[in-house]
Amino acid sequence: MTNISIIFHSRSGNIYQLVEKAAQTARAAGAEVRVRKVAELPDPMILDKQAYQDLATATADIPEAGLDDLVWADAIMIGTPVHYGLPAPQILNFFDHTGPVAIPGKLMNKAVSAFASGSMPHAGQQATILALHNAFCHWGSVIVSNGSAAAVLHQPGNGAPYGTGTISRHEANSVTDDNLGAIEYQTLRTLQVAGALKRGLEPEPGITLVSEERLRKFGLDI
Ligand SMILES: Cc1cc2nc3c(=O)[nH]c(=O)nc-3n(C[C@H](O)[C@H](O)[C@H](O)COP(=O)(O)O)c2cc1C
Repeated sequence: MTNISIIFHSRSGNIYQLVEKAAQTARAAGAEVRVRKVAELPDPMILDKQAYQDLATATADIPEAGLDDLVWADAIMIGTPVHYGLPAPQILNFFDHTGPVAIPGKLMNKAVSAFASGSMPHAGQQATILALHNAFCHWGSVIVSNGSAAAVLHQPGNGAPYGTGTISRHEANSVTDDNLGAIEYQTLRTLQVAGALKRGLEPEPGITLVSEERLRKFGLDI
């Protein structure tokens, strides 16, 4: 069984629509799924107050993400709105607090993948996903991109190789069927790589890092 944590921030529901599709896809694929929202920050900038309120109600029962949700997972997907070409500060705040598990290597070799929603085309979806990839490198995780092979990624309005990206045009809950197809594909790819890593990292002296001798040599506890 592969464990997947889907961790997100959303204000007007677009990212949450992708999260729901990712969770549904992962469950149908037989994974154990945790959906987690990151903690809110004081005084968030809200463009659509009604949508924000509706989403708060719809996600009230979703637990806040904690470090255990990262350590538990074989696969981690992170979803965020684009804010000035960057991940939302709520997501960055969550990353800021991952040191206690990231620095001792507890996130190494996990399959990680990111997706984003922005209001306009070419307005930072790709930059936001790549910014999260920077942080994944610090975790020592294995980045899963979408690549370019799947036909659904070639549809207008899909964010293609880096990870799923949507164009909301400031409309709440406005993801398209193509966006849902892209996140479905991204979820399955992330699970596929997580499963392969999990099996492949079983101790096999001589060819993996996970041998007693090499763990000692590099001072690793993983
Ligand atoms: C402070 C702030 C900054 C934003 N900056 C960008 C931006 O740089 N590019 C963009 O396309 N959209 C930007 N947006 C719009 C959101 O990314 C967009 O509405 C997104 O679809 C919201 O996702 P959600 O519905 O999951 O909350 C910004 C929104 C806010 C509140």
